Amino acid sequence: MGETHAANNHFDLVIVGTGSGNSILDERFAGQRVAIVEKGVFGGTCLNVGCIPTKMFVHTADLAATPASAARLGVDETLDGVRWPEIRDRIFGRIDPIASGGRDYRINHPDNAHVTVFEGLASFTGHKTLSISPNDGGPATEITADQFVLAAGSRAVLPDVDGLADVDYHTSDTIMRLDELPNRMIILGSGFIAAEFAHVFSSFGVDVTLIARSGALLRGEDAAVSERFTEVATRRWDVRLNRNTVRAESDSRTVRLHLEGPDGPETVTGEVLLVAVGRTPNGDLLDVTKTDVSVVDGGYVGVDEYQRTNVPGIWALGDVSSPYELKHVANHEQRTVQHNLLNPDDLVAADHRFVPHAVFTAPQIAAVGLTEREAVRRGVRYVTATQDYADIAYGWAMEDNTGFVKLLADPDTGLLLGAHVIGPQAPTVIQPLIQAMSFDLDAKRMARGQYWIHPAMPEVVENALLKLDL
Ligand SMILES: Cc1cc2nc3c(=O)[nH]c(=O)nc-3n(C[C@H](O)[C@H](O)[C@H](O)COP(=O)(O)OP(=O)(O)OC[C@H]3O[C@@H](n4cnc5c(N)ncnc54)[C@H](O)[C@@H]3O)c2cc1C
Ligand SMILES: NC(=O)c1ccc[n+]([C@@H]2O[C@H](COP(=O)([O-])OP(=O)(O)OC[C@H]3O[C@@H](n4cnc5c(N)ncnc54)[C@H](O)[C@@H]3O)[C@@H](O)[C@H]2O)c1
Repeated sequence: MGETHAANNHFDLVIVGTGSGNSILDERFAGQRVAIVEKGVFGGTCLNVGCIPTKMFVHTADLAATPASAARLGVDETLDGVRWPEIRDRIFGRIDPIASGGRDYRINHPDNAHVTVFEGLASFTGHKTLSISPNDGGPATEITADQFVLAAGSRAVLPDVDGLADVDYHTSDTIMRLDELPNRMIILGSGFIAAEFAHVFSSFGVDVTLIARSGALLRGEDAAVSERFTEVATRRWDVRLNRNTVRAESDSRTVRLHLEGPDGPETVTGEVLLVAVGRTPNGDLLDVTKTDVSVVDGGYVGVDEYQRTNVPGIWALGDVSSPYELKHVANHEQRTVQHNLLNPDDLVAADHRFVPHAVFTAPQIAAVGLTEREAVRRGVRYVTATQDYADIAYGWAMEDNTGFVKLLADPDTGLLLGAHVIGPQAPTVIQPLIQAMSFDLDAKRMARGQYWIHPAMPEVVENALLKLDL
């Protein structure tokens, strides 16, 4: 039976963080004395406040947004209403029991007789020595171990804006649990989280004002995608580009942000403010330098290709050490660490060659590999081709007029260097391109070495491949 207090404070293995870290343990670790430490809700970011609830809201938002686009196709629909409390409670009614079930399994199930769960904030106090301050406020416990896995994730950052700390702001951790939908929402930021929540809340009828520091949204994407998304977003939301946020203030009903922009000072108001300006790794909360673990640029715990830190026996994975900050990367690194813990004489390296990502906004966006900007910066030889959804049969069916697939390929080998998709089902449409890159399938063979179902959406990929001058 899992215990909440250890009799002996030395462990074979200590895992900090129950996001991807929790998935390391399986029956192969039964012979080891293991501790797992969690300061928050069991299951981590993706399950509780990240990928999973956001995409459940996004799917619901896609349905709510249908009437707005159906009229173009001759179908007149109206949105009768959005039952926010019901949507919120349906989503968290599925998620919260998974988190509590996971906790209960680790603490109480006989499978975990060798596992001690510590619920508290872990921080290193010395070499391979971890102090845990319990969430219930009791005295700290000090533990040591032969091996540690740092899987402590990341947290939302707050920008340095005068007055912001005194304003009732939300981050992605709290915005999905609002009591009621506001009439107006300000979103500060222009990355993944801003783009996804702007789609969710505007589809539910909230007037969204989006504030970006630079001249484009989703600036990390290929410039063609970022520009197209910015155009579409500007038609849908009140998008303020090139704005510096100088001060925040609020009264009991509204939040005001004072901005400086190309036309001078201006003020935006809303009942709710969502701050989404990036995340920072949690290595500082863990005080990793006290155990001699090195931290690299951006505050990430430094790891090698085997997910080893510079200290023998201390491993790291996921957002605490990975600038990708993506769940599929955290999962892959978790599998790598799991293998390496179990097979110290046969280590495997993590594969970060072709890490894809998707932004579940509207239109959807997905990408893998080099942007054109990166190809130029690196001096890589490339050819590029773009295929609009509008010019394939399924694009006609949808009357899509904003989506496209853009590819970059190596003119010498024909191998793909990058793929960028904006448009319906982009995260699904891109998958064969990720597969081709991962398995060294060149663009010509990919295009003509298989059937493409007609007239399905992936024909947009087939046509983009055929357009490459190879
Ligand atoms: C709103 C949002 C949407 C997202 N959507 C997607 C998506 O669609 N697709 C995608 O791929 N990625 C998405 N992500 C990113 C994804 O959630 C993260 O990359 C992933 O969850 C990281 O997993 P992890 O195991 O590294 O960390 P986490 O899951 O964050 O786990 C770390 C755990 O460690 C605990 N912890 C931290 N410090 C300590 C300490 N000192 N002591 C004890 N415990 C500690 C934390 O409480 C936490 O539970 C999203 C993120 C957010 C915020
Ligand atoms: N679909 C997904 O996979 C998904 C969804 C959500 C989040 N995530 C992960 O979570 C991470 C964090 O998301 P995010 O949207 O917070 O970060 P982000 O890095 O995607 O975007 C942050 C944005 O905030 C802007 N910014 C920074 N400081 C600012 C300031 N002072 N004022 C105004 N704007 C400022 C940046 O220019 C940038 O555009 C992402 O990088 C991503 O890895 C992934």
